Amino acid sequence: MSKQMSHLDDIPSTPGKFKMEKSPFVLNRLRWHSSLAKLTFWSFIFLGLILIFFFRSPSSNPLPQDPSRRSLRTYNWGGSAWEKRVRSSARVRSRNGISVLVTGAAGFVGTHVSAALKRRGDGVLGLDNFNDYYDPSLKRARQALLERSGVFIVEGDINDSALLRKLFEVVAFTHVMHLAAQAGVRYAMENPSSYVHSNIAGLVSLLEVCKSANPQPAIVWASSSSVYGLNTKVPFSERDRTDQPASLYAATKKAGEEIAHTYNHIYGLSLTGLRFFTVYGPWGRPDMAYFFFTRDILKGKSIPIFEAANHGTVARDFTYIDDIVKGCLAALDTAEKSTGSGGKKKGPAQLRVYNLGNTSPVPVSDLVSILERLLKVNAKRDIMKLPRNGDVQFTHANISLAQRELGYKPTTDLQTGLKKFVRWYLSYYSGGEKAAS
Ligand SMILES: O=C(O)[C@H]1O[C@H](OP(=O)(O)OP(=O)(O)OC[C@H]2O[C@@H](n3ccc(=O)[nH]c3=O)[C@H](O)[C@@H]2O)[C@H](O)[C@@H](O)[C@@H]1O
Repeated sequence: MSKQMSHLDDIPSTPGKFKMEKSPFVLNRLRWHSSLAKLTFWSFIFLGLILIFFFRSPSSNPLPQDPSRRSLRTYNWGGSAWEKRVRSSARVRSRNGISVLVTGAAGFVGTHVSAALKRRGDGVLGLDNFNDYYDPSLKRARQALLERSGVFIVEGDINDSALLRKLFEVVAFTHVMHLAAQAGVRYAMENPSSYVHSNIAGLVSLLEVCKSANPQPAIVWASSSSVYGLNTKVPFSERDRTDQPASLYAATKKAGEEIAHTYNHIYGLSLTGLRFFTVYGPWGRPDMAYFFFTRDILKGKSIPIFEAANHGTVARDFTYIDDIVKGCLAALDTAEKSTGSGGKKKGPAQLRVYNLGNTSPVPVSDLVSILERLLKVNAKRDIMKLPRNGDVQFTHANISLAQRELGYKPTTDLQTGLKKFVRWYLSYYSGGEKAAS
């Protein structure tokens, strides 16, 4: 027993006991160990604090907090099979056909324009980042639709210059139909940086690659009726002032028009901006009022209908998708060649802006009445004051310039267009479950 105890005594149980019994050398070594432990402990605490600070800082870790970055995820592109698909999709199959890169091809307008170009034998290659601004399954369904008609959509972001350069290396596009953008007026207050990312940085990234391409393509791109902002002179003409945007969305589209001017001026890029007026129709955008009104009326949910001060009417020049597609194709067909191929501007290039509207504004409350009749369901109307979030009270396009120069002539009224939309909506969401998303 005592032997055991002495043996146990050799093994320090507490530092106090150890101090009493061991030599000064051992004592010092132990002190040193103890301070090392303290030092290690405090270093860890310090490092931990630095890491916490680092990860909480918005500028150093934008990924989790900044939804505009969701499109910066990496995409797989490249390889010979991929290049073959790119080439085959962009191959022109009709005499005098054009070869078009359509950005935002899985979007609402992008899908319709791509399909129409393909139908007439043009070469079409799509590009889309499939972000989740709205239900990506709708974008995938549009992609499947285009795939069936032979249009390949490359998955990637317009901010990816290496990808854009690669596409121009593989195909000598004659035209670019640039429809990729962060759309929506009200969402700009929630996620301002996604507008800057797509509508400004993305546009510049695309124009930089186009300017260096040889031959340079002609570019047609989507501006917006929202650039008229607080302008009160109606109908809106291209000559009217556009320096009072009411939303950041509008400001980025207006900035796009000025950027287009610069690239036209310096590099001889042929550029045409189309100011779309509230485009609607089958395969539309679920964030737009006519779309989610339909969904919520069917669900029996109340819908917020905006009105201006003193019960003033809020109205839009709703424009049917097929009319917009005709305008886009006419803009492509009348676009002149860029003049800066080979890196040197050889003369002035075409710079155009057109309104593509319907020329007959309809109050939002009438839109709801039409939907009620088509859906055979009464809406629960929740009339509320137009919020101060970027919406303007009305839009109304003067389209005489587009009529004269593009032969643009809209033919679908809201009643007819919504009928087609509702038919599509009911068949697309016939399972019911998709409508909830
Ligand atoms: O013309 C354009 O340039 C723009 O058209 C639409 O913008 P907006 O006209 O605001 O379209 P919706 O969001 O569908 O709104 C249509 C109308 O419904 C009204 N509204 C919207 C939402 C709501 O909850 N209640 C409501 O009454 C709006 O004030 C507006 O008058 C698109 O969303 C933009 O991307 C596009 O650029």
